[in-house]
Formats: sequence, C-alpha cells, structure tokens
Amino acid sequence: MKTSPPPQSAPPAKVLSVVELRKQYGATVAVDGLSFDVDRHEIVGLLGSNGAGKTTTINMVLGLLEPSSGSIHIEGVDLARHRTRALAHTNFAAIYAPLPGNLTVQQNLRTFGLLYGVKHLSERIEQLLTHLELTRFRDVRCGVLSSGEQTRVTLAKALINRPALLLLDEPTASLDPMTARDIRARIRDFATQGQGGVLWTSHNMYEVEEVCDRVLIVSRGRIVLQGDPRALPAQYGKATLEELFITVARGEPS
Ligand SMILES: Nc1ncnc2c1ncn2[C@@H]1O[C@H](COP(=O)(O)OP(=O)(O)OP(=O)(O)O)[C@@H](O)[C@H]1O
Repeated sequence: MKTSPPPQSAPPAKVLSVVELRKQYGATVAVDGLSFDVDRHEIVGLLGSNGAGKTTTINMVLGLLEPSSGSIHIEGVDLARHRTRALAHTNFAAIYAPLPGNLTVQQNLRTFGLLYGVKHLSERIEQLLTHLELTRFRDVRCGVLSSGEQTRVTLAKALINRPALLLLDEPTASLDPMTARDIRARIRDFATQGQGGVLWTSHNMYEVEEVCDRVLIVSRGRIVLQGDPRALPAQYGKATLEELFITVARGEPS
C-alpha cells in the first residue's frame, strides 16, 4: 500500500535530541554517553554538581566544542553535518557571556539580529524592547545597566532569532528574588506560548522546582536521575529536590 509522506512543513516534536554524547580530555571523561531530548514547549533542567559536565554539554550543543562521539540534532537538523542550519535554530544566554558594554541596547540587538539574518529586524527589536520592558534603555550603553537590566537585554538577544532551542546557563544568577521571578515568568512564556523549548542549568533547586517540567541530574558526565522535579524527591524518599541533589552529588545510593 502506498503511504503518503509526512507534510514537509510539520516541525519535529523534539527541538533537541542528544544521543550517546561523549567528550574526553586525555584521561578525563567530561561527558560520558549522555542521551536526552528537549520537546517543544518544554523546559528541561540540566543539574549537577561542579564539574559534572553541564557546561561541556552546553558548549557541544552550541557547536563551540566538538564531541568525541555521539550526535546532536537541533530542530531535527544534524549539528555535525549541517552546522550553520542547526545553529540558526538555537540561541543562548549566560551571565559569563555579557553583551558588548560599549554598545547601546538597540545597537547590540541590531548587531545580533544581523548576525542571525533576522527578517524585519527593526520590528523584531521593537517587539522585544516592549515585551522585556527595555524601551527606556534603548539608547543606553549595556555596560552601565544593572545586573537585572543586563539580564533582560541578554534575554532579548537570546530571543531575537525566535530560537527553537533556547539554552540558558544560570540565567537568574546574581538577580534579586523579584527580578529572578520576573525573568522566570518570561522564560515560561517563551516555552508555553512560543514555538521553542528550553535547556536550563541552575544550582538553585527551588527555582528548578518552580520552572522546569523535567530535570536531568548529571554526575561525572552521566545522567543518574531524571523526572518531574516536584515528584522526584518523594520517589527517592527525600523531602526536597535539594536533599536529593546532595545525595546524588555525594555519590550515595538513592
Ligand atoms: N578543556 C578541558 N581540559 C581538561 N578537562 C576539562 C576541560 N574542560 C572541562 N574539563 C573537565 O571536565 C569536567 C566537566 O567540566 P564542566 O565545566 O562541564 O562541568 P560543569 O558541570 O559545568 O561544572 P560547574 O557547575 O562547576 O560549572 C570537569 O572535571 C573539568 O575539569
């Protein structure tokens, strides 16, 4: 029987698919066979103690580091074979990657918009300035903005190309609780109302419980636990996600 092919325009359900990812530096295995997906509209927390392999994983997904082995597909596109096309579907925000401080908010957004080839760029910048309440800072140099204001600009930059996959490395570190809550709400909006999914790293377990649909707990480059952050602690006889995290970090049986 003849079957009709799936419609070309249907986007894949998974915005990120990582299979058997591995990175080795000499005798050090930083990432040891990670496999996981991020679905559209989903926020996945990548958790683990210092040195667990989170940044190495994110850097491989961003194409900054070449994996020793394994595969990464972003929005269904193989990163190793079609790097530019795959990376066009992603964007990134982290406190250690601030925007050039000598450029104004608008100049930064324009520069990154041009790099990503964003269509109708002026319109897109206006949308983001309004959405992230940055209009009054448009002509201010990023270097003089407060941490919370800079985080909102970094988020605007990370959304400029309407990424299918948004990578966030501790996006609320150094923010006061009220600003952090506001940023979390905006990222939730991106996941629920937009067309993307989010991979989020954080050391703040309370934040993770509030914002993530699913968490992956990594230890020594491997996923040791995964599931709903609100249900996982009880499943392993712990009162909180923080307690469970500490148990895993100590390498104790859970
Ligand atoms: N270029 C490198 N050469 C050798 N070892 C490396 C290199 N980069 C990372 N590592 C090692 O790989 C392991 C994982 O590091 P990674 O930075 O991914 O951890 P992390 O989970 O992001 O930690 P943190 O929470 O402290 O940022 C660590 O043991 C680290 O020392």
